[in-house]
Amino acid sequence: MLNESVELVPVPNTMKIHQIINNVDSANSISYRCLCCFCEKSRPGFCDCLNLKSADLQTEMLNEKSIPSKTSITVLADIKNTQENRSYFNLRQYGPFNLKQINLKTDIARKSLKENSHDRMKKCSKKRKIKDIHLKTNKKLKTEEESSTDEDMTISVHDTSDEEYHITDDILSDDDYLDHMDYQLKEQKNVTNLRKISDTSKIEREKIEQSSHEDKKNTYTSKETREINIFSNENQGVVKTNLAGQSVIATTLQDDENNFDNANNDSEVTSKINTDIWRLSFKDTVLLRGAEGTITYVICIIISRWRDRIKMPVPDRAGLKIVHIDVKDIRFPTSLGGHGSDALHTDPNYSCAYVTITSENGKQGYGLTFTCGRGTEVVVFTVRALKKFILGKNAADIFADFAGFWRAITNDSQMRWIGPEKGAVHLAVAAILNSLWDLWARLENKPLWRLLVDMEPEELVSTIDFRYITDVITKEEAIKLLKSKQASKIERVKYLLENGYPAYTTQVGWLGYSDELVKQLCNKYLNLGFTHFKVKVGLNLEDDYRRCSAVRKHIGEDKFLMVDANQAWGVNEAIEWMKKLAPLKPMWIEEPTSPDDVLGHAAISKALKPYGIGVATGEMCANRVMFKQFLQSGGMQFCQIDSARIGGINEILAVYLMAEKLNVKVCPHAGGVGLCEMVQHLQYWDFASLSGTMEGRLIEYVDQQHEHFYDPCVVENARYLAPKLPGYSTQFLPETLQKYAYPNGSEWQRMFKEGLFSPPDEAELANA
Ligand SMILES: C[C@H](O)[C@@H](O)[C@@H](O)[C@H](O)C(=O)O
Repeated sequence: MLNESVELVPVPNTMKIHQIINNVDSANSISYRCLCCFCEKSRPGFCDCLNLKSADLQTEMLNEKSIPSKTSITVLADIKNTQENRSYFNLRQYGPFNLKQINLKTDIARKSLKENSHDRMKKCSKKRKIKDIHLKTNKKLKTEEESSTDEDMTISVHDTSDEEYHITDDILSDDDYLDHMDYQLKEQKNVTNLRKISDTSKIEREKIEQSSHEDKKNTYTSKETREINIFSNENQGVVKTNLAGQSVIATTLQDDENNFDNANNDSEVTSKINTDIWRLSFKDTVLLRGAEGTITYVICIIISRWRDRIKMPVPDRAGLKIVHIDVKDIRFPTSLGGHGSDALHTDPNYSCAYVTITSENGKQGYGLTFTCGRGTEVVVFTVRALKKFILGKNAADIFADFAGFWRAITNDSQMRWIGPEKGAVHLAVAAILNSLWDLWARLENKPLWRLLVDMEPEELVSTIDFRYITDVITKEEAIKLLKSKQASKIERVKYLLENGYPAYTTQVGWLGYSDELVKQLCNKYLNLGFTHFKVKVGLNLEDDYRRCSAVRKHIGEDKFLMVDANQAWGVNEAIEWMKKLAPLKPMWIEEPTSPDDVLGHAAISKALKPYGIGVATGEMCANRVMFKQFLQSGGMQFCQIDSARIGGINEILAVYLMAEKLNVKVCPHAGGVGLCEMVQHLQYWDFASLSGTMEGRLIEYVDQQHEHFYDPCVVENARYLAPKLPGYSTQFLPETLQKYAYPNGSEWQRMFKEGLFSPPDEAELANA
């Protein structure tokens, strides 16, 4: 009697073994190199396809004695799955042996997958080149009589990048799963006809409802139940496995294989098929003892079902429960020197709400949101109010469903009244989200931009909540945009590492600076290699003209001048004012009017277009919906996302994607505390993964507060150099916290004492 081992591994398209080129026996394994084709012909057996590729297979045996001879290996033709572009690879082995491990190694180019894939398949995040699939069971598989009933199995999949993925529960714990699980496998001879038809689920579930209490308890503890029907030459069976992975039971079908209605009840079936009940650690694996006289191992691994519900490459959950959130009010006395001053923010003290999250195993993530001094305490309070959404959650779970988490923290039924998605509450969300992304990148040991770049388009997009923006961009379109740049991504990463990313300076023209200082700074930044210079305007036209003329004179005609009014004007006033400054050839006017006036910006853009002046805005744009309107209406020609105002990277990615689709350049806002540190990561990602170009794009640079960070941005020769340390570059040095925590930091205490600042008020003292 033959003992058979069949490994069934879905591959993206039909793969047929044409020929075993060679096989190599070692002490306890046999490797095969086979020639396979991937043609579309669905009939089983060989074809005349000339496009053969090689695949490596390896079978490991537990004990030497049982190694079958070379001739006893037969590789069966494969059968194409007609329902979805998925097919199966069958390896049958004859001869008694104890199965320890089966490895399937294939290095199949998944070209055909790309070309032919079914829509659903397209949604799958991991169209991986599968290299290894390991199935391990501690159990020495024995004869039928000796078999035991509870064994754990583990399955891991390696792709060609040598990443390892474990097939785990979470990819299955989704309603979509059943809908997408249809597959069918037929094999000509003895063993199998393996089928899963989701339509039968309902019927089967009803049967389950009717079956005995004990059966229900043992077998169908979770509400989602999957059935895998197995037909052997002598018996037909149904294997049911619940999603909690507790048990699998085999039953037979006596009738026509398609007639699931006629499935017998469990007890009849079990006696007929002699099946065991297995405990499975992974639900998409069924190990079934088959018909009498044979031992049939059916292992079904649903790799192509990495699915809609993305199997995010998230870190292991162990120890990642978030057990602590700390938030601090950090302020720097920048107003003393007029640094950062503009038409409306005349005396900013560059500040931030600084969040530190700590997980059970002591890992930390740091995030912040930029503020201008007073009011930081409000954001700090708001972070505290949002703690409940994150404390006690496992960070890995958050990353695995980041969009879901984002929706939860931004849309609490009560909290949303003080937003929604705007103001202090959204600033607080940004600080928390930034700390989570920082933690994730640290756990992956990558700078954040690399974490983003390395994500598959589906994974990246899965972090975004597309509510309210699908009229401009859908998830599918976003994936398509990213995919169109996938192939050349690595070259651009290399370019970034070698060349950095261009920067412009705002340092030369703060409104509070004297003409002399402006002149000195122009020289300084020219010597540092800068070609783009931004000057603050908006208080007095005459002054603006004088200062901008001076800057134009210092930098020369071949360099670029930008002006920034920080919302100083009404719409018509903005147009008139800018017409007066037009002879100085500013490249853009930034924030000419209220940050909420979408149509006003569109009118200004239209009026200034003939003068070659674009409109830039975004640093105070509240959320992706406002950005959507600015982008749609022609209200911004330069999109200035801010890394700490809208809801973290999740929402920022949505803005980048919309801007890309609507062909608007993103030049991020920076300068405020930690903003340069963060936006460099975003713009790096954009160049590598999305826009693929630097044309007309620049990152703002202001040389302030960098010395307080553990991983400060580095700008050399007017280019941001690639951040290299793990994380989002948002961690402060301990000394900074000790000095600038407001109001009790040593520097603040000193300044209060010296009368440089008035002491904190009641609200600010609440943070003390
Ligand atoms: C108050 C701040 O310094 C702002 O003036 C600043 O962020 C500015 O808008 C900029 O674009 O850098």
